Amino acid sequence: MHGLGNDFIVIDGRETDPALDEATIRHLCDRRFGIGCDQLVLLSAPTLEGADVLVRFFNADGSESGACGNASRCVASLVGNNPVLQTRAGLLLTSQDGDRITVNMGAPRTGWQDVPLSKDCDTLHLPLHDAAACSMGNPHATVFGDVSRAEDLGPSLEKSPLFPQRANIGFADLITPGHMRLRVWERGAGLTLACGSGACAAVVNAVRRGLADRTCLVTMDGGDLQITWQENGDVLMTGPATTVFHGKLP
Ligand SMILES: N[C@@H](CCC[C@H](N)C(=O)O)C(=O)O
Repeated sequence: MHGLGNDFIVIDGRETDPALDEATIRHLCDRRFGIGCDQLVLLSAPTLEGADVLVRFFNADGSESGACGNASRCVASLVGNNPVLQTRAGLLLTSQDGDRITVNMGAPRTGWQDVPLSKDCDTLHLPLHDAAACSMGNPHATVFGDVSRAEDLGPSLEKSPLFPQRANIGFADLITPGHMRLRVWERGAGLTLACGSGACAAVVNAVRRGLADRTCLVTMDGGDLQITWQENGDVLMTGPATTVFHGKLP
């Protein structure tokens, strides 16, 4: 499946519960020696009351992430009936209107320990390209002013000692307060065509900086997401989800 070209292998293990080790995940995600994707998503039977499916997200390098916005929309589309997703970032509510799927990604966390950063810093102005940082269940930093720097700065910023768990690095340009251009260098996957949690983080960081409206259209290389940071603190992300093919793994 994919969400705006951010592509996934979604394994429905709700009945089979396959044991996937890190090497197997890396192999399946490999674009030349495996199937190929940015993230592998594993579905299992939920363990919390109120949840319909347990969802785990793994990057192409085998590392696990607490959140993935584009994959959450894909899982909602695959499971159907507006499922409640159990993730490491909490229970996520979903809804569907035609081919548009909305995921309530929960509230961002903006303390330096929440991101997390390795030392006490103002998360609105990091001593690293003046980026702003927050957690959307996974660590994000947004650099404002030049989307063309993603390939060149992304790899070193992802692994900066300021981010003890590494970080996803967004590069954002505000076209108007209601419209942002964004490219994201993702932790564990590199430059992707779109990043849902990155779009949420970039809007949150832009609103905190006084640069954007609370509802903002985010245009990424793979297409657009509508992001709304509600007054109650939750962030809603709306966009498409596409199934490319179904298959069976031996
Ligand atoms: N593509 C995702 C984010 C995937 C996880 C990320 N690379 C991380 O390690 O936190 C999205 O759409 O949010």
